[in-house]
Amino acid sequence: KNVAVLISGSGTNLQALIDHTQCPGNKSSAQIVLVISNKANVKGLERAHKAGIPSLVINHKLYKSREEFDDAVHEELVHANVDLVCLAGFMRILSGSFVRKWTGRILNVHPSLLPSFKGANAHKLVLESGVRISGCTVHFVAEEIDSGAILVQKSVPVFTSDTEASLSERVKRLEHIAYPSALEMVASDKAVLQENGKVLWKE
Ligand SMILES: Nc1nc2ccc(CNc3ccc(C(=O)NCCCC(=O)O)cc3)cc2c(=O)[nH]1
Ligand SMILES: N[C@@H]1O[C@H](COP(=O)(O)O)[C@@H](O)[C@H]1O
Repeated sequence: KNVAVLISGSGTNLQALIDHTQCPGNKSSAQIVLVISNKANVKGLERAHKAGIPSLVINHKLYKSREEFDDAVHEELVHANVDLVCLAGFMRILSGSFVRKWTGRILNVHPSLLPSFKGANAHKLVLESGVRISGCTVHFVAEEIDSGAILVQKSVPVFTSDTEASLSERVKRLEHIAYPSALEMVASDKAVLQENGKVLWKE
């Protein structure tokens, strides 16, 4: 399956997906054919370049509306014959019309154990809540933010000394294991999103 990874920043999850899909020993069902960033000069673009993967910057500020930005992204995905989209630190909300076109073919990694702590500041919410366990979730993207069907979750302890930085570092290490694993499940059709919004687990 041809995969596009959408980023907005450092791209450590992109790097994990690159390492997994480009490792000959893994015989991955997925091949990253395109990286799209909505921000220029981010580390993720260097990672793509070093891996020999074509990349694009589509600056959302150049578009009159969210839908027009999303249309530009969609056109590039179609042009590159993309089958699956992975959001990896992509910080733009996608319009309903875009998500509907990619339902069942678009994944995201969120740095909490969904459905708890949705939104853009999960680690902050986790620390404020006083929970003792956190983690990450890889899920299908649905129109409702951070609410799509769950594919993989991994947990970590939350220490009383934790800051957002220390917690995000601990969680990210597991994101880098969870995301390649989830991508493989979907790319090899072991996990399929059903019409009812639930995952059908084959094998
Ligand atoms: N429709 C849909 N689209 C998404 C886009 C990105 C992410 C990644 N996680 C994200 C979750 C939240 C945000 C957020 O609130 N950003 C601040 C507002 C930025 C903006 O105005 O765009 C961004 C990404 C998940 C989703 C999703 O679950 N559903
Ligand atoms: N979606 C969240 O944004 C961060 C992206 O980090 P990176 O992959 O750009 O390093 C990760 O923590 C991920 O959970």
